[in-house]
Amino acid sequence: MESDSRLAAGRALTTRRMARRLPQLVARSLALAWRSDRAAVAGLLGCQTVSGVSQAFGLLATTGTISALISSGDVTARLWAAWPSVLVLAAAAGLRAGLAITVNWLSGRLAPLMSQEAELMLLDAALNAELAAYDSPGFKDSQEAAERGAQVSADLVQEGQDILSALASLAAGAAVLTAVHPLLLPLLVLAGLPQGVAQVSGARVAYLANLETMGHRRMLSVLRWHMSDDCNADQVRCGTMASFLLGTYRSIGERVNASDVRAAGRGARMSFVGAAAGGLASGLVWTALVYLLATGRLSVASAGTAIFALRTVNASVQSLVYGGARLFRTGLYVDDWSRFLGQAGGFRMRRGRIAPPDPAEVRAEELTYRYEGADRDALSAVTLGVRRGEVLALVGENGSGKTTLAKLLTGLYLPTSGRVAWDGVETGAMDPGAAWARVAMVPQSYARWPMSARQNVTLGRAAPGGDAAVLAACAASGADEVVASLRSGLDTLLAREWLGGEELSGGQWQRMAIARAFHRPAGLLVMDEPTAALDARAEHRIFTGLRAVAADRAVVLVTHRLANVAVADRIVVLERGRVVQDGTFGELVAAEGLFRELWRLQNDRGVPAPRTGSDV
Ligand SMILES: Nc1ncnc2c1ncn2[C@@H]1O[C@H](COP(=O)(O)OP(=O)(O)OP(=O)(O)O)[C@@H](O)[C@H]1O
Repeated sequence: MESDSRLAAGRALTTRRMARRLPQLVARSLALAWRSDRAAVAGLLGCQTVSGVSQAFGLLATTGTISALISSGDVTARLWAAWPSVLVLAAAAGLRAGLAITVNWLSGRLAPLMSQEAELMLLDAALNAELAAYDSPGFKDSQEAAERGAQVSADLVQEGQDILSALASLAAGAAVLTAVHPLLLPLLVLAGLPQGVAQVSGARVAYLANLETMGHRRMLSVLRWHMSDDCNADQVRCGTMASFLLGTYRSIGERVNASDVRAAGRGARMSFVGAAAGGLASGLVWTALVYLLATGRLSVASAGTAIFALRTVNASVQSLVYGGARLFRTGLYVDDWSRFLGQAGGFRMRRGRIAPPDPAEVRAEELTYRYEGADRDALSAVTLGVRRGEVLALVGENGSGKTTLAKLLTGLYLPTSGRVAWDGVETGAMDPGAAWARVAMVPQSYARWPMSARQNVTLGRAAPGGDAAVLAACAASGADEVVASLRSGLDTLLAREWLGGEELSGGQWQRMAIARAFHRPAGLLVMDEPTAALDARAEHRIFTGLRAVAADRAVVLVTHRLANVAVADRIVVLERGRVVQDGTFGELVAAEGLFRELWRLQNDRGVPAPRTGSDV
């Protein structure tokens, strides 16, 4: 849906509108270049100016040389008259060659810096988008388009250089040509126009084709990852999925290719028409020149000069046409990048500035949440609270809204209606970074950072206590045994793809993830299925230690293993996004309702009780 609207927006971006936006984009790119390397930008602009001036001198010197050579008189005298112009010509050519090398060097230095800066700005924008952005299909498309824009942003350096140097040549040639005959220049510029229009239209067609197939391209990249990453390698083999996956990849690839081929065909037809019209117009220019010469309106010397100037102007008009079309195409992509920076795909975080302390109480009141594009609420009118020193357990069947609620309590999502407040301050009014510094979380799928064991616990945040605090958190989660078994202890890299790196088992990774949360000095601790991969001993250690962990924190625990929720002070039972029961473990087991039903099912495996000796 969202990508359709992006496509509509792309189609609405007519050549004229884009031409109006180009100056803005060039200014933004210049600002990006300036940010990346000021010295290189100043050097490039200086070189282009000097190069343009030297080109004009060179052309004037050409005129001087021709005039001297074709004038009447003795050959030696004509050669003597021509040599100062030849000298200027040679000096101008030498200077321009030197400048071209300098421009190449400076561009080569600037381009990678610009790409890197553009990518960093893009990542910053993505990191500052609301988490809800990732639930919106349009966000990924915008982000991908912006990534492409960031990649090509460095091309603007070369394209800008080409345009500047073409403009400088054009100005020099135009001055000489106009001096020869005022009719020739407008005729020549007119001759370049059809090709210009054709090139720009072709660039737009290619851009729209890319926009159209963006979703397919992303699917290809996701499939590529699933087929080649080692996470799925066993399932791909065991599930004998290779031919199915390759077939799917091929058929999506064919759709993308078909669209590209159609766009290339349309672009080629446009270029053909443009070139034919341009050829006709050029013929007109040369006819005009012959006519002027034949009717004596132009001397032979002037005609010679005009031919040189015509070739220069013609070449610069061609360069302007092609360079302009390339700049236009790059501009379309860079425009995607630029738009994403401004609004992070429409999801830039715009919250308040309150930096909250560790919350004494987190409360949800009449809280309702609906995911982007969903046709029903994931949570409806939920009211509950959790205080420091308390463990609140959220229980319910799959899809009942437990994870969503946990994310709302931490401020990762903002309510669709109702409120979540920490000590009376709504999550939307808080500075998100400051609020999340007060949150420790063990999510259902936790990150396996390709970093050292120490960094996997500290997450790059130096907390007081140094390694002693890291080891204490590991001891509380059972990760101490993991660290002790590693080749270099806390220094071990937890990624076997790199030399010296080691891999952990699923449960060992989960222990590290819990240590991460325990280590963080945060007032709100959320644990979403924290022991799903743990063995019985490790799980026992976590839950028997949880009360000590909760002494100075508010703890929200999400789990399906109901025996574990006995540790909680209060249990809230959710069903289809609504709170249906609320109480202590003892109260809920004793009462009729969903909790008791789930408890009974969890303890019933349909296995007959073992027969005792008295039965025999
Ligand atoms: N990113 C999302 N976009 C759209 N709908 C979502 C998204 N995440 C969850 N939902 C929907 O919201 C509802 C609640 O999901 P949630 O993950 O909160 O359930 P849960 O109780 O944690 O489930 P489980 O026990 O399986 O972990 C479900 O109907 C689910 O389909």
